[in-house]
Amino acid sequence: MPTTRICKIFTFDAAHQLIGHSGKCANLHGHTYTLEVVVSGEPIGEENPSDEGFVMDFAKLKAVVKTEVTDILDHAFISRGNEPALEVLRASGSKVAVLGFRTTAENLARYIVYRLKTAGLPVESVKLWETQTAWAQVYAAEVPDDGPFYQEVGGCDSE
Ligand SMILES: Nc1nc2c(c(=O)[nH]1)N=C([C@H](O)[C@H](O)COP(=O)(O)OP(=O)(O)OP(=O)(O)O)CN2
Ligand SMILES: [Zn+2]
Repeated sequence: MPTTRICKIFTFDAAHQLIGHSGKCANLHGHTYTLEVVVSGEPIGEENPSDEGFVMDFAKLKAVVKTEVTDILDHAFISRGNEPALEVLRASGSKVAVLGFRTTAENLARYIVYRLKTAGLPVESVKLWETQTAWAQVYAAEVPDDGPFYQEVGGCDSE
């Protein structure tokens, strides 16, 4: 049976701020992110009549993404940890996800694929749409087992 890829698409809303960015993304703003999760494998055979012909039940895929990604990021302020608004939001009981890295589409895609891979999902890649015209894609095989590298210092965040 040939390797087959399946994909399920999710959306979540989050706010962020790219401290130090030279453009408009230095402002606190939000996105409705679209997340495409691609899982690959061989379709299951007759030994499992419930899942026969599935690479993976879409419902199971959805449950993992909910636990590992959307429950954490949806309607949260996704934070590197250095934003002035962080403490005010925390103090007011607003949902925050302090991620420790600059919340670019690239870094978020790496974070998401690593979490899904670590949770045991046979994820091949994720594509994260930050806007309707901009996305970042990361392949799980290219993320080290000990975790992805994020740009912790330098670039536009240098202060
Ligand atoms: N390589 C990256 N560039 C930018 C990122 C990023 O994560 N990676 N992020 C931003 C901003 O957060 C924001 O996404 C603005 O992006 P942009 O595509 O410029 O948004 P627009 O609303 O202007 O999109 P249009 O579809 O062109 O109107 C900036 N850059
Ligand atoms: Zn943004």
